[in-house]
Amino acid sequence: MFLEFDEVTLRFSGLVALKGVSLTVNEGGIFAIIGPNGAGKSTMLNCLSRIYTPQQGAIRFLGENLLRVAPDRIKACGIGRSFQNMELFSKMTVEDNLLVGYHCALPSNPFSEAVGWYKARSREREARERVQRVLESLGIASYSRQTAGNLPYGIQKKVDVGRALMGDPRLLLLDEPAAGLNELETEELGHWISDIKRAMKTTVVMIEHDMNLVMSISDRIAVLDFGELIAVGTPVEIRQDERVIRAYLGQEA
Ligand SMILES: Nc1ncnc2c1ncn2[C@@H]1O[C@H](COP(=O)(O)OP(=O)(O)OP(=O)(O)O)[C@@H](O)[C@H]1O
Repeated sequence: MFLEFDEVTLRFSGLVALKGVSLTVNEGGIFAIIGPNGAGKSTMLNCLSRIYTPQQGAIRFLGENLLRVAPDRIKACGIGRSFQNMELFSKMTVEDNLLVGYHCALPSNPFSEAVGWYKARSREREARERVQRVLESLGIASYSRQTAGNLPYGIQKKVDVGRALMGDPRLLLLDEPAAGLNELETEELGHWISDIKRAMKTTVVMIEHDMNLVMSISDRIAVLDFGELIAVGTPVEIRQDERVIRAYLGQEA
């Protein structure tokens, strides 16, 4: 099994943010998590990236219980994450922002650190080549030497995703990637998320409020309502699900 939530419950004092959520995600697709405000979507993503620890249940990624993995080992496990409020190093170049992502993903090993100059140089070259590949795959290679903080918002979002891709993740978590983008930028975003899936063979789990985007690119969708998983299915199944229409999509109809 690629990724599995098994009866995950998380409480914040009296509030149950996730109520025994169980679901599976297959490798190779785009899996969206949707639901009204406060439904528990970010909490799910934060459990996956080990920012929060549920009180009950297990989250298995490639057979390993992630809840036993230290938060700083998540990247090394093959999970990359973008953030809704991007935390780019605004005064650094795009290239250097991605290099930071790469070095964070490398397993630290005191022996290899000590091998010295030659290894360090070849690692550096390897890292810069990877930066170029990732930037090209996102269509932003021409911004490589520019200062991140000066770039348009849509490009900064791509830089943030590029950073998450530097560790060559098998699972990429996207937190509201379309937030703050206009209609055209959102459409373009849909194309490149699909490209990432194809070209980099990365499975994508994303939280998103933009229903057009969710319905057009997702292979499967999970719907949360008040911390409860109320439906999982293909976009066609989700559109027709009575509980979903009542809880969420109905609000927009
Ligand atoms: N750190 C926290 N401490 C206390 N309560 C929290 C915390 N984080 C989230 N919550 C609460 O847990 C519930 C689920 O929140 P969560 O952010 O996961 O929802 P969401 O579906 O991502 O909402 P949105 O779409 O508005 O981002 C909400 O009632 C929220 O107020």
